Amino acid sequence: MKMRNPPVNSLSLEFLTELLISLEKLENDKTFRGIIITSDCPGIFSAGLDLLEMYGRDPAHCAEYWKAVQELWLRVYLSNLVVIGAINGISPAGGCLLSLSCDYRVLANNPKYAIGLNETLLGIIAPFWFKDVLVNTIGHRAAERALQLGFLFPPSDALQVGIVDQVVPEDQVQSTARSVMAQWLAIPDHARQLTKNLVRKPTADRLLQQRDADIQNFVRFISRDSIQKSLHVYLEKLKQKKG
Ligand SMILES: CCCCCCCCC/C=C/C(=O)SCCNC(=O)CCNC(=O)[C@H](O)C(C)(C)COP(=O)(O)OP(=O)(O)OC[C@H]1O[C@@H](n2cnc3c(N)ncnc32)[C@H](O)[C@@H]1OP(=O)(O)O
Repeated sequence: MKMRNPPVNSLSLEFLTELLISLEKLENDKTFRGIIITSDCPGIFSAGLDLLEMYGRDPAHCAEYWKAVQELWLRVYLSNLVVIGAINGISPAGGCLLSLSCDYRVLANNPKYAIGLNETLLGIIAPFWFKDVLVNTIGHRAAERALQLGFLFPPSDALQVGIVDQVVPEDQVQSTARSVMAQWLAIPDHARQLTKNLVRKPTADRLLQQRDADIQNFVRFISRDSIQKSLHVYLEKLKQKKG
């Protein structure tokens, strides 16, 4: 699955919906047992959630958007398919969450391809389920530092902390992902799927038990003047960097 939403593969509502539909189709087609998620945007795996879906929008829109974000996460995180991330670009925040939701992550060895939950740098916070997935992956102490400081790990650090499973030369990301897939597909599906569920369900359940409250929290938080201001400053920074 090659993500293509130029220029930066930001997860807009429309793009999230497209990803969801594609995933659903693949899940329902029993000839598919696994997917490799990668990017078609040079140098960028995904810039994360689309900031324009949360900046200057009314509460109803924010609620609809957040529901789609939850939906995609649940679908990828609990997928019966083997999901491998072939991470061929930078993946901050929501891009990192998508990577973390794969069963295995292969990152291209390019110092620009940093990965992490950098929400605090934007003046916002990673929701509890983003945090849970990071804690599950790199452990409590490393997550505590990474989340508060908004670390974006370059490949060598990413491998060391365990936020990715493998770092390989850029031209070997896809072939490595394919050989990892072969290894995972050698396991009987039912045993692997039940085991995946056993490991991941408690984390997913924490959100499933309070999806509506989580949406309301998000809408309340993102609608605050101070948060809208932070987003404005961040978006301006992105623009200035360009000019
Ligand atoms: C209680 C509950 C609590 C809940 C609390 C709330 C929880 C929210 C959780 C949030 C999760 C997130 O994912 S927040 C998103 C985090 N993402 C980021 O910080 C990435 C920001 N982007 C970048 O750093 C860079 O754009 C990067 C990806 C490296 C690419 O750099 P480049 O130089 O190639 O490209 P740029 O010129 O910067 O970007 C090209 C254009 O894309 C836009 N763009 C870039 N990233 C964008 C993005 N994420 N959303 C929208 N638009 C984006 C830029 O503004 C430009 O727009 P034009 O100028 O118009 O062309």
